[in-house]
Amino acid sequence: HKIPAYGVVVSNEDALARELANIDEWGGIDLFKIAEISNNRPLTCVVYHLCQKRDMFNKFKIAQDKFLAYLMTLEDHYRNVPYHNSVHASDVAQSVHVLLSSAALDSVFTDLEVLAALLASAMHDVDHPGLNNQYHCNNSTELALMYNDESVLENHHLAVGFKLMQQDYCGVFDNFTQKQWQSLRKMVIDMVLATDMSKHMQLLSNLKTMVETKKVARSGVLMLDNYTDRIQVLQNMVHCADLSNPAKPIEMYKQWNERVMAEYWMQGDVEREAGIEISPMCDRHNTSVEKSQVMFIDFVVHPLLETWADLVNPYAQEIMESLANNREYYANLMPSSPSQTGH
Ligand SMILES: COc1ccc(-c2ccn(C[C@@H](O)CN3CCOCC3)n2)cc1OC1CCCC1
Ligand SMILES: [Zn+2]
Repeated sequence: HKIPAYGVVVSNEDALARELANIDEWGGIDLFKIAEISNNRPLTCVVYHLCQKRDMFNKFKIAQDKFLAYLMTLEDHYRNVPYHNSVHASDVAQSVHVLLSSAALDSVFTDLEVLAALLASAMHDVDHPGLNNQYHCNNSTELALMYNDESVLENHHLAVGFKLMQQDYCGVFDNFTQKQWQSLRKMVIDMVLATDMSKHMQLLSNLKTMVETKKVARSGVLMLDNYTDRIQVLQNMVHCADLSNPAKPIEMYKQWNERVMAEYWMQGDVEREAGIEISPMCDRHNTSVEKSQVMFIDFVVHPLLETWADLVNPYAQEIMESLANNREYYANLMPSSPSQTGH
């Protein structure tokens, strides 16, 4: 049976082709529109398209129908929560694709490392329940008990993502050598575990050290000659993509913000109902949305993306400009910000 051009059967293939046209650009595609056109299969169609563009099926002799079956099953296991759903995963995958294409990283990573980064992005939040690690640990939920309070959600996403791959009708990497499979699996595990925010400061500090000591070839590309350095760059790349909403075009950033607040406030509602302490920014009756975003940018996103920009300098200036503009947008909306006319 013939595989559809973009992996998923859509009513309007031309519209999907148009939406995917700028997939190589930062903020170049609208994942919300792609979700609509693809009958809510943005992850399947974006990751399938990226793997086609990067010729992954030929490079690794991957059966396209099996890969599609895996992507569809993976996407089916994302929950219908406001933020941590498959639209976010498709956004992280496309963002990683753009970061990987930075001129400073030209031909730096092997095809297996690139495939691992795309797979890690695709599975990094699968089956996310819309309740964060803090909630699971505070309440000793089934997941927290399973993973002993250590990177609870991140471990769960990996376990689900790989279990689905083992199911016999997927067998997507049957043509991999044992060595290739073990290397791919280790890199995906290392990247997804690094998306845990409790690892953020360590990851950022490693990236800063790498920037200070970076070796650049005459061609201007980074020289990474051991697994520790290579996986550190890949981990930071996925982590940057995961936190990249504030550096995207403002109309998309605003939608991501609405979604993440809806998810945080649903968690706060659960905590309030249960009579337990409401987690930070999860109280819908007591959160300044704009101020929270300005602080998120100033204390988390800007320090990380600025260091990434130093690493691949000068190839991330557009990302930094977008972030600066968006920071001003929310700073000007903050209550009692100087720009507001006094009443
Ligand atoms: C557009 O706004 C946001 C966009 C993203 C985020 C955000 C925070 C942490 N992360 C990363 C985790 O989701 C890492 N996950 C966990 C589960 O396991 C996998 C890896 N993402 C927060 C955002 O806003 C918050 C609400 C006001 C300020 C902060
Ligand atoms: Zn994520």
